[in-house]
Amino acid sequence: MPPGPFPLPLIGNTHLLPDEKPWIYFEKLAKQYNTPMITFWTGRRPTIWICDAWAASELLDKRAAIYASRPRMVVFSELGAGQSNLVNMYYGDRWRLHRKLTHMGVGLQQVRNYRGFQNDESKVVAFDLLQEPKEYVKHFERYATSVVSIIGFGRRVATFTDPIITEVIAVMQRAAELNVPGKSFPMLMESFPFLARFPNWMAPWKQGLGKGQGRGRPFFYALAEEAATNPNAAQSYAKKIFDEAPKHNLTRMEISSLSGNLFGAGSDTSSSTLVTFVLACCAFPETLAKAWEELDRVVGPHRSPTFQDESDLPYIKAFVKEVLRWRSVAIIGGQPHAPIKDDHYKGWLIPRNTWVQGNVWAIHHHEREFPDPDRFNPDRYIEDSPESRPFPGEKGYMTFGWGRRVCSGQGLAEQGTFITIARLLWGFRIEKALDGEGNEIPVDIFDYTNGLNMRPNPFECRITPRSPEIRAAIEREGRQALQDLSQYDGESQYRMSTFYAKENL
Ligand code: HEM
Repeated sequence: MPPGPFPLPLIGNTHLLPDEKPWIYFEKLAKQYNTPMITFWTGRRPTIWICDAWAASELLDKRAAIYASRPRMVVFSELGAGQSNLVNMYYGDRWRLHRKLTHMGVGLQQVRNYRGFQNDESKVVAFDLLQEPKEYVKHFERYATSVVSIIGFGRRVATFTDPIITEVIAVMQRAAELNVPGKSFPMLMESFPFLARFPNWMAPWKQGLGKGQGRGRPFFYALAEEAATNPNAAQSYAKKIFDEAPKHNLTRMEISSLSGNLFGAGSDTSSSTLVTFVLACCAFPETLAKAWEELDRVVGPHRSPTFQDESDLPYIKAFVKEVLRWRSVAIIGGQPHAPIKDDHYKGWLIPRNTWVQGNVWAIHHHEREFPDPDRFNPDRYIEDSPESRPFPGEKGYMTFGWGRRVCSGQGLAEQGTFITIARLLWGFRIEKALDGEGNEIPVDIFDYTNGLNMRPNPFECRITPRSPEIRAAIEREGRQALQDLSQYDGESQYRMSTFYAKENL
């Protein structure tokens, strides 16, 4: 197997894990061993951490048919939704079915149809930022949640105080902590899986995991059923799933996972990417002049950018790619892949069912592909620029994973990230906040959360419209968008918190 620290009996290398951000530690190990990938033992279980784009592409993309499964995951999967959720599923017919059903909702063909309301929701973000710029994180969360809620349940999320946002995002951020290797509980159960078998009442280390088969699940079933049976609700993915359910004997847990995944996979990720965008603008203001020059030339001040402008905005496209690379939200590439049979690479054995994790942090920070990697520099993605370097694949980043397990929502996320970043760059000056004496308050480009989906820790900034004409255009478009979106107005009777109390879960 690839090199790595010598494993001790029973505990393997678990004791070496840092308290936070192990992806940075694994990157260091790969450099130390001068290898594209390392083996690190969590208890008696090895994980191969791929820290190099070319190795990741060779194994996870080119040999996709082999690396198409997920390994056994005790904490994230077995104490959560288990094999009823696509994200955790072993490769096979059920996974294929779930992937197909997910594509009925967010496949590439489908997501083009969502551009209208996605664009409108992004206009509402710009409008909201005029009124409450300090609440930018909440506006992004509302936007991302509303887009997936319209797709899933035919109902928009109109305010950021809607509990669906606060509750669901909190649950998802907690879930995202559950696959970051760690030497404290609950992650220590991954090193010692027998500890997960104790009943919850005598196992405080389980921290409630495993109760109710995955927090959030019955709740999403209730939401989906409500949307599917409401004759007044717009067409929605939940309706489609309920139509399909009898044909495939879908269980309640499966229905819940299919519809809940839109929120689970699509709200925290998309909004965190936009928070990273704001951080990049504050920390690297020198990149903004080129963006404004292009937007002023192609779009002008009287309307905001549209999807049709995309091909005329190469710098903005490069800017978006750099946001996706610089601080990729799914920093360890989501859940691990597992080979369905033994494989060999550069003379190393990669045994069947091994955890294989793409270390996106290391891949996107490799000096060979991205010189001075912590500098936010869209020029890396400008064709023929001296700053650009070869990288496997067309996109130039591995933010959405690989091969057959590549993110199902990639098309939706990419188009939404493009239109929102383009609009906010066009509309606003996004700058560091000022202190009482008028001095800029520095931002820390390394101050990120520790989850498998990471985002910057809270920071202040200033967001102001670039000109009175632009302000007027944002107001006009925002009001129109709200009117057009009113067809999706609606209420849900469910709240996650009260739902659990009532159902005694
Ligand atoms: C910026 C936004 C997003 C990022 C960075 C992201 C990233 C990822 C990554 C890295 C994976 C794991 C891929 C792998 O195992 O190789 C993944 C899986 C997945 N994503 Fe996303 N995602 C985003 C948004 C979305 C959205 C909007 C949806 C759906 C509405 C979605 C649905 C899924 C699903 C269902 C999977 C599991 C696929 C499988 O295991 O077969 N994601 N995502």
